[in-house]
Amino acid sequence: MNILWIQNGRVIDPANQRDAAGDVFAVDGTIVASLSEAQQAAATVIDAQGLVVAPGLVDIHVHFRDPGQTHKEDIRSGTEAAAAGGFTSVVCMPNTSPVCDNAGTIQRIMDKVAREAVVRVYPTGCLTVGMQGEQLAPTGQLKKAGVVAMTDDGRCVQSNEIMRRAVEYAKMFDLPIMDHCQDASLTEGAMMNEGEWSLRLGLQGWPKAAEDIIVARNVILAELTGTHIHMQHISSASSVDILRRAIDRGVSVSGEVSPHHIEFTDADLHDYDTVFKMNPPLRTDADREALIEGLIDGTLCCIATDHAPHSPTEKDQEFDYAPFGVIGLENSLASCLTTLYHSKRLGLSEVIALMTHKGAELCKLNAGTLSVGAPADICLFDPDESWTVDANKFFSKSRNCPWHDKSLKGVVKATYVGGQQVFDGTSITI
Ligand SMILES: NC(=O)N[C@@H](CC(=O)O)C(=O)O
Ligand SMILES: [Zn+2]
Ligand SMILES: [Zn+2]
Repeated sequence: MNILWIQNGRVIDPANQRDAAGDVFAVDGTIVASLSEAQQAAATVIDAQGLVVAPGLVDIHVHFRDPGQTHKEDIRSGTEAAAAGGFTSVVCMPNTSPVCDNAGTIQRIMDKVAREAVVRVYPTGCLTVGMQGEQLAPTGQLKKAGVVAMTDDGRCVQSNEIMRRAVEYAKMFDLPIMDHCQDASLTEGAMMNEGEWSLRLGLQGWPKAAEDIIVARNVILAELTGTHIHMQHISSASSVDILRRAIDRGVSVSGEVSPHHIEFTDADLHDYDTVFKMNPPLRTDADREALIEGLIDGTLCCIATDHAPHSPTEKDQEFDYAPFGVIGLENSLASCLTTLYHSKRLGLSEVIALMTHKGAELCKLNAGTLSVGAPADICLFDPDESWTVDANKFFSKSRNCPWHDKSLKGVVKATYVGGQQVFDGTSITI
């Protein structure tokens, strides 16, 4: 029997409104309310004095590049990065090579996950065949193969008619729909947020309207079809406003925000450093502020990293040629604690909620809480310890991290999946 007894920590389990000193117990991979005397004697005891004991973090938006681009990341390195960041469940985007528009590719991912993953990995299926936005993907087969949601992330379904059908089809299979909101006609050749900085730097601008138009389109389609639509990596103040009004009217929509959009702005591109190049682009300080306000009032329901690894040789090119994307799994907890908690914008429990059960509920994952009977997925961290991010030490295969060299507060001390330690604060332990 595998028995775990985590003592003396500050237990924060937002789904159960729990925030108090206490112990957490697990037997054979499941959280239990208490241990018998015999179990106590046999337990592995962990002293969490001075640490927060939280549910393992949940990230509903990562790219592991497996299959197809495993020089950037693979299931093993991606899940090691997740474990080191305190994450125990991740939802993988379908823009692999081949893309996840067929059951075979999902099966291949699931097989590799069973062999190599150190945390739980949930795949998503494409909304359309080849992510081309033209024909619906075989949703039923994809669901049977194990996808937890449907999205064309990396691309956005441009045809409103196809999107309507995709949403209706996914609803029949009770699968969440997530959309990367980008009107492609407004972003052809676009490199960074359209504004003062794109003008100064001479880089082609990416107007916020490109996102806002699709967010508004999806609000209207959610109403028309009576189906929930989740908007990925929201970056603009006006999109937050559109979502807020829709939610106020009772429309079933939600949005996520990525840690880089609440930390950096387009001004960070001043010396053309491609590590700040991502989709959607970094916006202005007013947008950054609106995203934080959106998290505070609940308009944005969760934080998702959009961990998007790219190799140094690809990123080390002229700005126009470098691919879009940044990694974030190994510093997300610290950067969110620094931007949201240490800045006194949100409480510790609220930040944890945004990084655990909120996303888990959206994708209907059995994760994100320390409820009795839940999987014993646990993250132990020190919220106050400072460290300097060194991307060269990451478990991820990629180095495209905009936080490199930044000083952040919050250190992951241990990660447990199903009651088994997978990270001990320094090394991967399985
Ligand atoms: N976010 C990014 O800049 N890039 C992502 C694609 C995506 O999330 O849209 C990628 O796959 O590299
Ligand atoms: Zn995207
Ligand atoms: Zn993405």
